[in-house]
Amino acid sequence: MDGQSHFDTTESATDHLLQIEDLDVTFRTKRGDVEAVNGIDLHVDAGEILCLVGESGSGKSVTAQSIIDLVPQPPGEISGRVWYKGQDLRTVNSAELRRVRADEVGFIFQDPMSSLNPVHTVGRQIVEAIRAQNDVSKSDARERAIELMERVGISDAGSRFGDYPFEFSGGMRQRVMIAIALANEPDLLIADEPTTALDVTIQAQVLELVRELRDELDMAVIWITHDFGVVAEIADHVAVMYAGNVVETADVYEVFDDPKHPYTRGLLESIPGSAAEQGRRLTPVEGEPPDLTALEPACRFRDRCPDAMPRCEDGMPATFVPDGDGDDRHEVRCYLYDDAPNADGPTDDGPTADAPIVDGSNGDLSTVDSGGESSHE
Ligand SMILES: Nc1ncnc2c1ncn2[C@@H]1O[C@H](COP(=O)(O)OP(=O)(O)OP(=O)(O)O)[C@@H](O)[C@H]1O
Ligand code: NI
Repeated sequence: MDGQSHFDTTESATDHLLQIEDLDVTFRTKRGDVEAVNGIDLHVDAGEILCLVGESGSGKSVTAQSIIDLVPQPPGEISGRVWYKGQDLRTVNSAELRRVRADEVGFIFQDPMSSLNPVHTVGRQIVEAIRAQNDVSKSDARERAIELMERVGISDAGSRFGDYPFEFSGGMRQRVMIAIALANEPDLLIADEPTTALDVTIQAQVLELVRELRDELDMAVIWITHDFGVVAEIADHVAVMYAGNVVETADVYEVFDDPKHPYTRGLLESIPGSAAEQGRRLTPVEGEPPDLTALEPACRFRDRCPDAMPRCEDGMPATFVPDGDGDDRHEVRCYLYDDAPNADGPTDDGPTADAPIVDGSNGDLSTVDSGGESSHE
């Protein structure tokens, strides 16, 4: 901790590598205004892996895209602050934003086939990523590209350098994407469900690789996933998203051992055994997320919540710190954790140690897991 309260909303830079403050994203569409992201506060430090987890449509990708201004505007409209190394990326000039994107941040997207150029060799694409930022000769860049390919586990890199993307398996293409994302030695890696399409063995290797690189380069990672098995493998901290809000953030151990938000509990506890043990995907919680074009001023989860109270109609809850679990980053947007009159901080007695959990065992996984497809193209 840096001693600065998470509730401190003063408009100033912070010590965190990245700090998102009060991010809102609305899409003006023909069917209405889609309030995709609302009031999000998140941060990540160097050397730390933060997982964003949540159902399809909960706003994970839009949040990640907002960091480096990749949300299309229009139809998107964005407000909030994105502090990165002390400057607000939402207000820096476009040259500086380009520099940060090229120099400092790496991206891995979900579908390596659509992200790689099919008519260029893999080696050339890695070389281009290296040369975009570094003033190096072609032959030096080639050497570094081959090193990078080896580093991400592509064996026989020298001879594969001249191969085209279609000549690589899905897992190997994903490694190529990682190599490209790492070509600029990023301080922050943003990965949007990059392993969804991979088989479990390859996925485990990729996750292991990212952890190793995090250790080696001390890079921060924001890793988006539907899959609590992936969270268990890779995360240090977790932010659970629901209908455009972060409803719970905590240390990964707290999320699995002592989830507080009824939604998180439902996701984790409605399956037998822990999701971590089983490497399972999110379990459905009964019901549907709200229509983001017709949100009411109430807690967005209340219709599905086993613990809903009259107060939940009052508005989206503020962020509360649940009592006594030793994790000073544990925060929950749920009135259950507000038992002080104007609590905006720790409460005295955590109310719901044995609150009923969501029974979602007969729900439909497809409402939770888009199975590798994405709501964004
Ligand atoms: N360009 C866009 N125009 C209009 N609506 C959009 C656009 N991009 C995203 N949305 C909407 O914003 C909401 C959040 O989408 P987002 O892609 O962030 O969800 P997600 O959590 O990443 O879901 P998934 O797990 O399916 O990838 C959704 O309702 C989505 O339809
Ligand atoms: Ni997404």
